[in-house]
Amino acid sequence: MYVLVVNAGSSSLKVRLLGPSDEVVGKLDLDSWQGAHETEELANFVAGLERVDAVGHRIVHGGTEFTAPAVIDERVRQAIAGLTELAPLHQPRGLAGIDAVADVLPGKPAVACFDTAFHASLPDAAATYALPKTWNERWSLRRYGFHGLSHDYASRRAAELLGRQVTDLRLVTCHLGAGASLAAVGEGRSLDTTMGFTPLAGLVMATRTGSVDPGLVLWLQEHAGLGADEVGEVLEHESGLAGLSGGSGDMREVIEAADAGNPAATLAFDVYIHRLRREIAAMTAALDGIDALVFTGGVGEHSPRVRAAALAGLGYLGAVIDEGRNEQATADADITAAGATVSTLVITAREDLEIAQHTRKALTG
Ligand SMILES: Nc1ncnc2c1ncn2[C@@H]1O[C@H](COP(=O)(O)OP(=O)(O)O)[C@@H](O)[C@H]1O
Ligand SMILES: CC(=O)OP(=O)(O)O
Ligand SMILES: [Mg+2]
Repeated sequence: MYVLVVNAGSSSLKVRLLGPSDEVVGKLDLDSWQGAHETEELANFVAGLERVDAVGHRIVHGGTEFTAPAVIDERVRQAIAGLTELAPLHQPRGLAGIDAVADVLPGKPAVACFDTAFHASLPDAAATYALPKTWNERWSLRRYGFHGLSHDYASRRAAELLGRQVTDLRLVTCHLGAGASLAAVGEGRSLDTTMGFTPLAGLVMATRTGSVDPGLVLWLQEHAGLGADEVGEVLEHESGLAGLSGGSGDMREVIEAADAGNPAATLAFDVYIHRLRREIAAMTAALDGIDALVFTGGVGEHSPRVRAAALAGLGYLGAVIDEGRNEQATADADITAAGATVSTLVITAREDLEIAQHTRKALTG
């Protein structure tokens, strides 16, 4: 089965055509996805493909309904659209992808694979906000978690590289892309994660704040005279690395500016690392320890600086990396130092593989 995979992220659109043995036979990468022009590029790319048997879409929010991949029909499409206000940055792009491909390949079976599904296993204690019970129930307020396709793949791939069963491992997977989150994976299931009700929570990201004091958000509206729209816009698009450095949210540029002596960029890097290190340690508490730490996503795969800085304060956990292996790593790679009791791995994010496999399974039973 030839599966066309559409992954619409916050900073990029990644399209892959995977053949019957999961080999990549077609590829389109767009660095940004603003609207009609990119949708047209996607449509042109799809129209040029010789053979597509099925389509798999990454959909960021599955709400309480979608805890497994779903074959897309009109009802499923409507339900996905209904979750837009929970992921306003992502959900419209997922829908645009569904519609653009359906226009070119009408009637082609398509499957939605959800970022939230892997985290449906979160224990109640980890998933629940300490809000009034009635609110939690009325609006389905809970920690949903995201990047599940990546965390799920990375944890199974880590087990494979270590020659172990994933069910025997305590893993912290770090998905560090433009959006970033961690997962605590125990017995192959997600037991905790840094993102929450929306993909705004947790780590410092390219343009997102990650977690801030909710009192600060209220204060900005009650005392600084800012509207909810404006606050939302800034927390999503003008914060994180970009907001702190005063420049781009691209980690490469932040590091370059920091190395050139720019104090704002240096602080941005330091805040990013402080939060990352703290949250890695927090994930180990949900696992009662750690056997392996996994870096994936654009930053996780390609930035030895970020990995070394994050690990610098985590030696007490038993995680120590080999400097040379870290510098030279091309994923998938083991960068563990000799004698360390915790393994550290660098793994290429393969949401495309995960989606293709889910798509085949959903369509063939
Ligand atoms: N060599 C590198 N060093 C540091 N950061 C990198 C490097 N290459 C890519 N990145 C970062 O990876 C991010 C994109 O990650 P990716 O996982 O592809 O994004 P997305 O979240 O859109 O899927 C960019 O913000 C960029 O800063
Ligand atoms: C959920 C999320 O943040 O996705 P991305 O990293 O693609 O923006
Ligand atoms: Mg991504």
